[in-house]
Amino acid sequence: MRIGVLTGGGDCPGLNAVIRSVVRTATTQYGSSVIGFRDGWRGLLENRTTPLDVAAVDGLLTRGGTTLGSARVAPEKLHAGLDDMKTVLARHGVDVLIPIGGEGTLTAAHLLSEVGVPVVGIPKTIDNDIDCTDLTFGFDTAVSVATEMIDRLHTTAESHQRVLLVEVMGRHAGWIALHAGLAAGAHLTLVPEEPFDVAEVAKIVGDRFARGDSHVIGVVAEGASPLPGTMLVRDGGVDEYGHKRFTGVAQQLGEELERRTGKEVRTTVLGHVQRGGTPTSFDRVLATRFGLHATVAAHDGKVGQMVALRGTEIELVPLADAVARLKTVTPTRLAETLAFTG
Ligand SMILES: Nc1ncnc2c1ncn2[C@@H]1O[C@H](COP(=O)(O)OP(=O)(O)OP(=O)(O)O)[C@@H](O)[C@H]1O
Ligand SMILES: O=P(O)(O)OC[C@H]1O[C@](O)(CO)[C@@H](O)[C@@H]1O
Ligand SMILES: [Mg+2]
Repeated sequence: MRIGVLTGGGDCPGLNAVIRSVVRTATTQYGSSVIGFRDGWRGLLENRTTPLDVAAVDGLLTRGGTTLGSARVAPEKLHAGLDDMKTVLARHGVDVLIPIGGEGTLTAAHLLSEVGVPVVGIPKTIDNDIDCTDLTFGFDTAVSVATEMIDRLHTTAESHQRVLLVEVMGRHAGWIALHAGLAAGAHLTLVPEEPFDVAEVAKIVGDRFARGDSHVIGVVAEGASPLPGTMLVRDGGVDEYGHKRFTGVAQQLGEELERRTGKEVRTTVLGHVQRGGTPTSFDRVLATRFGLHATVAAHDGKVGQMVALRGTEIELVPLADAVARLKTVTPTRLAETLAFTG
């Protein structure tokens, strides 16, 4: 059998570990071959490939990013290029394609599957917002990085009796904010799923100082937004791929809090440090197991599926189900922060 692999969307710690796992499983367990398409769907559209054998994936278990490269392609181009992609796959004799990516990449994978391409998807994203899987790899690494950074902010905030707002990634889902906030003892956690009331946030800050606490740490997901009519956040429009351009909600909230509370506020935007570098051991294991099980599924003819973590087992779920909705933070999970808020 011949397997094609590509990585789409934003990079994520563990992508290389998946590539290694697919190649090693395919070659050593089945005697199959693997070909990589460069820069996500673009490589498949433009027929840019790289051979992948065991030597090529040596050392990839621990390396961050993706050696295949990743790129975003406007969805219209992808829709228009479905036949071209099928031609490229046929030219290389690819029997099953394994795309590794977030909800966009997996939506495109589902499209290909619908037009008859055998596909097994692998979910990746530091945001952990893919449905039907308990976790995605990359999330644990991002939370670990964010937690370490927030730990460090506690001491400097205490020294200056300041409010320190930390903006973490999380476009549609606040999983990183929720977990890093709990892990690092944040006093306030704001997520995209529940718009915040700026007056309430100012009260939490004021009350903490009023009762003699030395500082406030607030974790703000980049996709968090104020309740309509309570505070203005600059509109950045959308980029060429239809993604909303963020304008720094934490910085703007910080300015508003200074005005309302008279306290000094500093903002730290963690940004891409959450996505770079080596994966944690948890993510290396999850990525390796995803790659292994996707390759086994490909050889078993179980296509149109996505590998998923359910409890401690890796299972297969229909791609159609996985991309039907995003997995966002539930009110119940958010309510768990209440005992630690303020
Ligand atoms: N609705 C769609 N229809 C067809 N193709 C799509 C669709 N959405 C996304 N894609 C394709 O998948 C690519 C990757 O999607 P996207 O940029 O959203 O990354 P992702 O895989 O969701 O990862 P991330 O977590 O970084 O967003 C897009 O650039 C586009 O080519
Ligand atoms: O690297 P880019 O293209 O700016 O994308 C950033 C987005 O990708 C993610 O890191 C993963 O989906 C989001 O948290 C973030 O909004
Ligand atoms: Mg996406």
